[in-house]
Amino acid sequence: MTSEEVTCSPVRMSLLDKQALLRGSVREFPDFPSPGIIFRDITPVLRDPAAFSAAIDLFEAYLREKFPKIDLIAGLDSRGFLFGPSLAQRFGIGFVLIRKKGKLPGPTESVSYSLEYGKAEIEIQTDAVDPGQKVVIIDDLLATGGTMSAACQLLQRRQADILACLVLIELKSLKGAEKLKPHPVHTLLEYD
Ligand SMILES: O=P(O)(O)OC[C@H]1O[C@H](OP(=O)(O)OP(=O)(O)O)[C@H](O)[C@@H]1O
Ligand SMILES: Nc1ncnc2[nH]cnc12
Repeated sequence: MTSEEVTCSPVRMSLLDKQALLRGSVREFPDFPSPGIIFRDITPVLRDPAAFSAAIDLFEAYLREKFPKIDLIAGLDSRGFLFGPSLAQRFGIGFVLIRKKGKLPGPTESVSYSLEYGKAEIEIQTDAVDPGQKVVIIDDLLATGGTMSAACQLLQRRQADILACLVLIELKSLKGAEKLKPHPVHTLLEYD
């Protein structure tokens, strides 16, 4: 097997084939949820087990190559929850939730932020992450970077060591990755 291949998927496909499969599974909806926004819909990825496995395989391949040790995967509400637990299982590690405000019980810490189409506030339970833990953050999509940047702030307040920010989709023209520096962003599919 070459380094271009990974073993986890039932079918042996190159990483490029997996990326192509994934790209073919993302739909676009112009003017949703408001005029001028092209909504990138990942629901077909979830409907197709091969596409879903391809996404998890691609994230896993990146993390295995870059990081010898990861303690936790943190997922962003709500679509980060769809991919994070499967990825965490591949590494035998835990998954923690970063949720929209008002959804988590017990002591929490929160940060507000701006979205491509609105404003929001996210929070984490204060005991979700221990100081020094090596955390990877995951979401479906990076647009302005407001959500991911707020998640980084939350995790930094809990003194986590943020290894990387993972997204299926990056909307390059919105320059979200610049907002996240110096944290590395790993993206499976880029769009303008
Ligand atoms: O980079 P940003 O400009 O912050 O935008 C990206 C965020 O926006 C979307 O979530 P949304 O807030 O729409 O919530 P949802 O996942 O609950 O639909 C998306 O899933 C990301 O979390
Ligand atoms: N264009 C977009 N498509 C899907 N989810 C998004 N979240 C923020 N912008 C988005």
